Amino acid sequence: MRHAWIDASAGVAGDMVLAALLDAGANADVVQGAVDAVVPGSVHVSARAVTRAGLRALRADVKPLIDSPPQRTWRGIRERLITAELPPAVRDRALAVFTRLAEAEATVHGVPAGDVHFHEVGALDSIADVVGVCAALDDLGIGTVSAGEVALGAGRVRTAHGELPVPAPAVTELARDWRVRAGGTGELATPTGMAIIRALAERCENLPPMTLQATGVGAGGRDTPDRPNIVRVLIGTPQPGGLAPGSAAVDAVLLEANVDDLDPRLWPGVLEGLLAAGASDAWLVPILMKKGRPAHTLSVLCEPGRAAALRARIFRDTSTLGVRESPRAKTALPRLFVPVRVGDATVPIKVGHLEGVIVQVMPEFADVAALAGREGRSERAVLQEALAIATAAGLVPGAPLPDPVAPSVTDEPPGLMGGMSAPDRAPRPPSDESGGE
Ligand SMILES: O=C([S-])c1cc(C(=O)S)c[n+]([C@@H]2O[C@H](COP(=O)(O)O)[C@@H](O)[C@H]2O)c1
Ligand code: NI
Repeated sequence: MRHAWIDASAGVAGDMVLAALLDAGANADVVQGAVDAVVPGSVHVSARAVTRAGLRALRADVKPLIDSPPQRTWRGIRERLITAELPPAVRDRALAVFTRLAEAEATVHGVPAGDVHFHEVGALDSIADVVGVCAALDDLGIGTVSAGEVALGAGRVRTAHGELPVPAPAVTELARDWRVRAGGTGELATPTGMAIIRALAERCENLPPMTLQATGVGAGGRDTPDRPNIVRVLIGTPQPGGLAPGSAAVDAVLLEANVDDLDPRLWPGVLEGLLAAGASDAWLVPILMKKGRPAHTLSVLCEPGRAAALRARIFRDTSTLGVRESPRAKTALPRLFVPVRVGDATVPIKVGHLEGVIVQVMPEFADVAALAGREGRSERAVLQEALAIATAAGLVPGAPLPDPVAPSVTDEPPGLMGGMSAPDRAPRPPSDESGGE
């Protein structure tokens, strides 16, 4: 599947994103067909070439064919989306965008989300823009979306409900936790445009590394001489660019909380519990907090799918009132575990490698500690001995990788090895622990 990155640095509106996707090659008939499936015979979508500050762009024209949309409440539009004959991915994405929009409007106007009324003309426009964008993404084979910083604008805007400040209230509600700036005067981001970004883009990021395959330029209504009023969409296949070849970019989430009032004796158990619950890593950094209070920053790195459970655990196990969350790109070296004999026991050596060459060599510390305990030796001495044996076996940085298909070589940390009886065994940490993350 391909990735689409949305450049909203000059602002964003639903019709601008739709035009950009049509310009990037989305089939206009597919878009019209999807819109017709939701509001039959009600809107005609077309596109024409225009210039914006001297740049060629496509402008989407969304022309209502009826006076009043059949459904204007979120409840009604939701029902139509659910019952319309749409590809599941198009339906899911459209529902996600409208849910965001309805929730933002509900918050701003203080009404239940189901009762939110999309204003008279805007409802048909919004349906065409949102369903059109989702159908175009599907047609272009877009699996993932991200977007950069969004220009919101400044000043005031006239609406059916009178004059509103810019950014409009629904836009500021939708833009929470996203990188934004004013970027100029006038309404540069509309609620529908911002909802499309927030519901469909997985993260806010600068242009990610990709092999670029298509670019689309969508025009806004006004032509401003000093700033092209456009949204661009860049489409390509994602690449772990900037990362060493052979290593894998892993999407990760960093959860953080500053805590100044937890009994310090609880921290070791908190960290252990988070690791046992699936964190890739968890650590504490001493800080001096507001009001000069000594405190700690708790940091928990995890796969995105584990963030919700770990966030809940942080709230349960610590005294924090808030958890920050940010997406992170993580580069993980591929690794193998090679067993070496140390006395009567076997210790797995973790070998990080890149393009067939060894980069990191480290005995698994839990096995070292268990062996040291069993033999009454210092952990330091066993660690040095295991490393010396690994070195003698050719496991040194810069050396070629041992045969990864040898039966004893695994790519998962093996269970504790080598003649240790069960009671001797130290508890195995949830992931291989040395080297972090
Ligand atoms: O009419 C209402 S209630 C209204 C509310 C808001 C809020 O931010 S709340 C914004 N607007 C303006 O409507 C147009 C159309 O927006 P689309 O997202 O449908 O393109 C835009 O100018 C909004 O600022 C209206
Ligand atoms: Ni509103």
